[in-house]
Amino acid sequence: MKQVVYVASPESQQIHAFHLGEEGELSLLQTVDVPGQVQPMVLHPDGHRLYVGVRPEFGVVTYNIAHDGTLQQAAMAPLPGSPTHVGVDLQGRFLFSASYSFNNVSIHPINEKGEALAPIHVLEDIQAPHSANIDPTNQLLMIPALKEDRIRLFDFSLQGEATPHHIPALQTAAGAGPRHMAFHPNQHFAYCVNELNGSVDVYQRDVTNGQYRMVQTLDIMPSDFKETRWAADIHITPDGKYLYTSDRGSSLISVLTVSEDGSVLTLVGHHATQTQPRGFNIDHRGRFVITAGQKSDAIEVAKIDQNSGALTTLKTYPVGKGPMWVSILELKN
Ligand SMILES: O=C1O[C@H](COP(=O)(O)O)[C@@H](O)[C@H](O)[C@H]1O
Repeated sequence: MKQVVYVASPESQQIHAFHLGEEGELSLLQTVDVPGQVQPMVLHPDGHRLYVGVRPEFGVVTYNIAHDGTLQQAAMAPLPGSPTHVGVDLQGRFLFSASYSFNNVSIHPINEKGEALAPIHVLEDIQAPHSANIDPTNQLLMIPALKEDRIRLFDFSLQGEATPHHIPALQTAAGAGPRHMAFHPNQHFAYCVNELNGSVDVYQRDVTNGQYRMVQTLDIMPSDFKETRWAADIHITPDGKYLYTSDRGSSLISVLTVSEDGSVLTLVGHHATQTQPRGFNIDHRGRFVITAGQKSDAIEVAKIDQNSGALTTLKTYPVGKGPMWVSILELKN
């Protein structure tokens, strides 16, 4: 399996693309100059396009991905706010862009050439939406609204319309600050990392009616941690065995094991990583965690111990300035 790692560095307006080798080694494939400060990125499910949000002229840029993983700019469409997070529905027909500062989430059609177009709907008055996540049914849009302490829920139609779900939101603890989400591969559990209180909430999906309910809240920081909590990202391994979160102030990755059914998380350790790990990701085989240090201008490849989930640093690589997003593609050919 060949994989390509893309790293977005807004301060130098660059994307670095690396081939990921069998032993976790990276070799630089391409450095792309982006027309703007590039922040969030998302891959199309077919693996042929990469979408990135840029500033200060708010836009989403579509890149075509060649057979070797290199990028070529194909299109650019406007956004109604600064892009904080971008997502794509599971059929690859619509792109979502959440804007923390503009309190909105826009929905963009993706045309037959795979290009993200101007928005057809904008959901307004969502206080500090930090991400927009389509659930595994592809029918529910889950939007962690950091300043509302709840995850707003919208029914998502095949036409790309989002209407308030009959249960409008999932409430978190006061001051939690819900931020990013991950889904268990069994499709029955969703996990949300809370930026401000450094916790993860576990939500179980009732298969009979599709409703989510919180079943666990777990502190992700070391028991003696007294500093300000500033959690950022969350990812689960493809086999659903291990879950990782990052905290920026401490520059730690938390290592959690996941019970076989996905319902119970257990904190098993911490890994010291690059300074201010705002974004990281896991490769498609579940063997490596690749973390961007927003303040170190470097990424780290760490190996996952398959028996415990523990991380061991393999090597660090320089990238652009202020790296904050990591996306990993499995090349199909
Ligand atoms: O995580 C955070 O994100 C928000 C929004 O980020 P932006 O890149 O869309 O401006 C940021 O304002 C906040 O300070 C930070 O903790």
